[in-house]
Amino acid sequence: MTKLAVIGAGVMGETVFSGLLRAGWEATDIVVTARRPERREQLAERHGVRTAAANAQAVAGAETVLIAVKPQDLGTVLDEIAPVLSPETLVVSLAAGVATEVIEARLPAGAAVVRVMPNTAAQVDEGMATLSAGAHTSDDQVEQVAKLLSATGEVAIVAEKYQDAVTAISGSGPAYLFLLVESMIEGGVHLGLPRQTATQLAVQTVYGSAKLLKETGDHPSVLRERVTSPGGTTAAAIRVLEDHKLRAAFLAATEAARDRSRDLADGARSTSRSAGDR
Ligand SMILES: NC(=O)C1=CN([C@@H]2O[C@H](COP(=O)(O)OP(=O)(O)OC[C@H]3O[C@@H](n4cnc5c(N)ncnc54)[C@H](OP(=O)(O)O)[C@@H]3O)[C@@H](O)[C@H]2O)C=CC1
Ligand SMILES: O=C(O)[C@@H]1CCC=N1
Repeated sequence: MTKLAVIGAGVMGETVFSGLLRAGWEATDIVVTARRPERREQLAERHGVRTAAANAQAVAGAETVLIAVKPQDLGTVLDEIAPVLSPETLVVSLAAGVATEVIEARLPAGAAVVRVMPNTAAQVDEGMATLSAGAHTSDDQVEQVAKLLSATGEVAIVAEKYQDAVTAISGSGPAYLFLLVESMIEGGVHLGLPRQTATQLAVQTVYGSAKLLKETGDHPSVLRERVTSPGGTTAAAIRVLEDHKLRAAFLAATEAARDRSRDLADGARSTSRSAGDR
């Protein structure tokens, strides 16, 4: 029997199931769908998993279905799998913005749905994933998904009303940090450092600082104060960052991500069939 069917093996789908394989899952327990034959071949070769072109075929008889297509493609996928979904199958959606009630409305009545917001740090087993239960999901099923995702990093159960804000912080968050690292590297190059040296300095500084935050549990403002010698270099740099309204930029950016997450739900509501059609 298929323990897990992964629908849509792009960045996030592959990230999650490859984490499960590293954690000891058997490749034969997983079936992955991909539309393009070359992608199916690549996934089978890389991970040894079974692959399928047809979503309905992969879902039939699966214990858990993990849907990792873009929010805009979710409605089509739900319509494809709804007719073959067994009442025992647990549906896990990674789609940003799409509420469990929207997903439930396109599935057979009583379907158990869990909404998850993971992030790409799961590629190195240091992910942050939050999950929220739908209306027909038991505590045991929530625990089952939490256990599954804990193979890829930290897991938190959150009220669904927080998922759009979560998306703005931990879902999109890796990209903000990569942008920051890119900017630090460019800063170093601007000051005349060789690019390779600037990259090593920026990457290790971010890695070490993240470890310091996590291992000490100290508030970031405390750690920042320890770096900021009176009248020194850090104070000079932070003055410039404050002049350029770094904090305000982050507040505005996370609001924009939260709002975009809310908008993405529309794609899953408005494709071929609406809840009222059934
Ligand atoms: N990337 C990230 O950091 C995060 C993403 N997410 C969520 O994960 C989901 C996937 O995002 P991401 O991995 O970045 O996107 P990708 O575009 O990398 O992956 C989406 C995959 O879905 C496939 N697909 C689309 N339609 C179908 C279909 N009908 N049947 C089967 N497969 C299909 C695409 O195939 P094809 O290549 O043929 O188009 C593609 O491989 C989104 O809903 C996103 O909100 C959540 C948290 C973080
Ligand atoms: O950018 C996106 O829409 C997805 C969701 C969170 C991270 N990536």
